[in-house]
Amino acid sequence: MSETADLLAVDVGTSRVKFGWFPAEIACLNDPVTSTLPIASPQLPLPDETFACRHRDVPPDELAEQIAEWLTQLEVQQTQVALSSVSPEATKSVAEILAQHGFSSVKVLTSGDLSLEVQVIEPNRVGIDRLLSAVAVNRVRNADRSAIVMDLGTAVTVDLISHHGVFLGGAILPGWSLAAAALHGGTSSLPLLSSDNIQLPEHDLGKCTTEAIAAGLTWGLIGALEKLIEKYTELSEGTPQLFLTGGDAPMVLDALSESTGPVRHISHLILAGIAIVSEAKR
Ligand SMILES: Nc1ncnc2c1ncn2[C@@H]1O[C@H](COP(=O)(O)OP(=O)(O)OP(=O)(O)O)[C@@H](O)[C@H]1O
Ligand SMILES: CC(C)(CO)[C@@H](O)C(=O)NCCC(=O)O
Ligand SMILES: [K+]
Repeated sequence: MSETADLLAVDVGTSRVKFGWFPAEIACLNDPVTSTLPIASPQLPLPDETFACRHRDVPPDELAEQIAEWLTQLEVQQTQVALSSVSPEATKSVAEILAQHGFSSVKVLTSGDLSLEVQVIEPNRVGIDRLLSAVAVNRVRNADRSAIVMDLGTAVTVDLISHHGVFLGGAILPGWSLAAAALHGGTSSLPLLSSDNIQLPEHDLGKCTTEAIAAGLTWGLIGALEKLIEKYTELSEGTPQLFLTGGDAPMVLDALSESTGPVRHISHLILAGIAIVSEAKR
């Protein structure tokens, strides 16, 4: 482990912005306790502190206030900031808020900053969140196994990483809340369901409108994930390791693992990816 500097990682998603605080790690190369242990694969860097808040459809003042409150209690200043974004409008607001708090040099990550081979038609068009998750998964997957990374955010992405660590592409579909909003907005009488407090639908066979929507959305999402896992497993040598992240991950984790086998849930996969990419410079 080499010496690092403090890092504030910022992941600007479609609906929410997530912050991760990674304090410096001090090298302890000659630690008498650990030096006798076999060499373990490097760990995923995980943030000491995190904060997430909605930015989509939130007035700038309100967003600034929420972020300011967290930054203030964090009591750090002028540290290195690395930001990834799939939302250019929100990036501008977040960068302004950071600047007001003394974080004036914000490194906005692009695919060129990542050491990841990307085999798709236009690598520069792939969402940086998908690529950062792949970078993080490359740190923790078995070296001889491929991986499938599922990110359940506003949009859901399911991506295949080869056993050589190459990003091979994947699938994009509407997330649970986006699909719920589409049903409400695109019909005359369907209510808007919120994913708050929903685990699995109470009744698979909906006996009222909300139960029917909950069953359709949740099992529809789990079914889509199962099918994509099946397809991508056919395209892989051996059985891929499964990784799950994103706001809606807890909702599907148990049901998915039951049908597909072990699924590793990692909450802050994109923030971890940002920390890995920043490591060389920390
Ligand atoms: N405060 C919250 N805590 C946990 N989950 C939430 C919260 N707010 C929303 N969610 C759920 O998280 C989902 C969004 O996930 P996530 O935060 O990963 O996505 P996002 O911020 O929109 O970013 P992206 O879609 O770009 O990954 C929503 O569908 C919603 O159900
Ligand atoms: C698919 C989302 C919205 C998921 O956050 C994001 O990764 C994105 O905007 N991607 C750009 C298109 C692509 O990845 O091919
Ligand atoms: K995402």
